[in-house]
Order: sequence, then structure tokens, then C-alpha cells
Amino acid sequence: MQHKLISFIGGGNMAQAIVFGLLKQGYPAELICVCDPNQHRRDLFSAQGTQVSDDNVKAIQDAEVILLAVKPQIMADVCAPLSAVDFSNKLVISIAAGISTARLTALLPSAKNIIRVMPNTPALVSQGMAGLFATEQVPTALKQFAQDLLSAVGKICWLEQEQDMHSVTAGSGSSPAYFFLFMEAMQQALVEMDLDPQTARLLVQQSALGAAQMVIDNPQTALSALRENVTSKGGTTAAALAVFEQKNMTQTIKQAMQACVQRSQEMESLF
Ligand SMILES: NC(=O)C1=CN([C@@H]2O[C@H](COP(=O)(O)OP(=O)(O)OC[C@H]3O[C@@H](n4cnc5c(N)ncnc54)[C@H](O)[C@@H]3O)[C@@H](O)[C@H]2O)C=CC1
Ligand SMILES: O=C(O)[C@@H]1CCC=N1
Repeated sequence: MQHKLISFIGGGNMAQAIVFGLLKQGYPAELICVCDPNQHRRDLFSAQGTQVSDDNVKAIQDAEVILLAVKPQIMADVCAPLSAVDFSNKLVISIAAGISTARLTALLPSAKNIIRVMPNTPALVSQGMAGLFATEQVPTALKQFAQDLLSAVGKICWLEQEQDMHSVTAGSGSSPAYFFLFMEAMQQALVEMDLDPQTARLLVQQSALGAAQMVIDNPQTALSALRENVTSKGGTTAAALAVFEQKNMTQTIKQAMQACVQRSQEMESLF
């Protein structure tokens, strides 16, 4: 991939997942600058060889790509001083949930090239999933750069309609947390059945990894078929799945994902 000078505005959890993922793939550390007011966060990045700064405006002057990675709640305050900079030749990538490209254009009026991305933290281990949306005027070469950047830390999909970003947030941005919760609950249940925590974790993590790998390796097989292959009639799995069904697990998951979408839509009008 092409290498450009990238300034990250915000060096929190998601920026760390992307930056560390990029470094792992050989992206030159000297071409990455991370801006964060928190010294501890800056130290974490400088220990990996990146540039760091506590001065957002200064750090973006020479950058070719500005990656906005602050919380949506403070995006407007963070962008206000940045808007003094001429963005017309820069690429702006925002990973903030619920901040539309229209809102970003209003916050940074000179920015012509804005790409919105919804990544997720497995980028840290090169297994990220990111949805990308670019406004019509973004040149192909810049779209390609954004695609290469996110592809370096996982898989990507392009969205034709920006409104689909809400569903992508429910399906990938937030979804690692659902799986972590599921694994947490399984580990806890096993510990309560008297397994030691390490063994419980090993059972859960390896089963999750194996299940995901089977899904990947069998793209033609419906997920329901993979489930049925584990489920012997009158057996142990059927007993477990019956409880999920009794408790309306499928409906609960749907409601949780709808709540995610609804919050993302609300955030669009709030911030
Ligand atoms: N954490 C996740 O899994 C995902 C997060 N996102 C989006 O990424 C963005 C960041 O989220 P997280 O990394 O989770 O949050 P975070 O709270 O871990 O990181 C935000 C960072 O911004 C820094 N910050 C605060 N004020 C600043 C300023 N004026 N200038 C520069 N940096 C400043 C904070 O010190 C903090 O390190 C959010 O907009 C979120 O919607 C998107 C997808 C997944
Ligand atoms: O919880 C959030 O709002 C962010 C966006 C997706 C994942 N974390």
C-alpha cells in the first residue's frame, strides 16, 4: 500500500487498535502521529516509535491524512480549532459513531475529501471489520488509500448509502462486545461448575475461535446447518439450545442490535 503521513486525532482504544495493527503490518511508524491530551496515551504510542503530540492543529499541518478518533460527544469542540487549517488537499477519515459526513463537512468546511469508517477493535490483531462510506467527490485514489489502510488490519466493505452505517455499527463496530459478553458469561458459568478460570477461558476462547473458523471455511454452509451439525437429537446441545429458545435469545439479540442502531441514529442528531 501507499504510505502517507497520517495524524490521528485521539489516541484511545480504537486508534490504538488501528495504529498497533498498522505497525504490525509494517506501516512506517515515523509516518504516524498520534495526538492526545493524555500523556499516558501518548507514551503508549511513542514507545512504539510513532510521533506524538498534544497540539492537534500543529500536528495536522503537514499531514496528508487526518484520522478523527475522538468520542462523538466532543467531535465539534475538537474540530472547531482544526477548521482554521486548509483541508482541501487532505483526506479526512472519521471513525466516530453517529457523526455523518454532512456534519463533518459543516465542522470542517474546507474539507473536500471525507471518508467515514466504522471499524472495530479486532483491528489490533489484524482481524478487524470495517464499513467505509465516501462522499461522491472523493477521488478513487483516496478511496483506495482508505481501503488499503483498513484492509491492512482486517476486512472491509464499502457502503453505497451512508444510512447503512448504523447497521454496520450494530454488526461490527459494537459487535465484538456482544461476543465478549457471551464468552464472559460462559467462562463464569464454567467457573461456577468448579473449573479453574484459566481452563474455563481456554475452553471458551478455543471454541469461539474454532466456530468462527468453521464459518469462514464453509462459506456455502448456512450458519443454521453448522449449528445443527453439533446438535444431536435428544442430546446435550439440544438441551442447552432449548434454554436459549425458552429465553427468547434470538429476539433478545435482535432487540439489542436495534437498540444499537437507534442510539447511533440519536447520536447523529445530538452531536
Ligand atoms: N472502541 C471501539 O470499539 C470503537 C470506537 N469507535 C469510535 O472511535 C472513537 C474513539 O473511541 P474510543 O477509542 O473507544 O474512545 P477512547 O475514549 O478510548 O479514546 C478517545 C481518546 O481521545 C482523547 N481525546 C480527548 N480529547 C481530545 C482532544 N481534544 N484531542 C485529541 N484527543 C483527545 C482521549 O484522551 C482518548 O484517549 C469514537 O468516536 C467511537 O465512536 C468506532 C468503532 C469501534
Ligand atoms: O460504543 C460505541 O459507541 C463505539 C462505537 C462502536 C463501538 N464502540
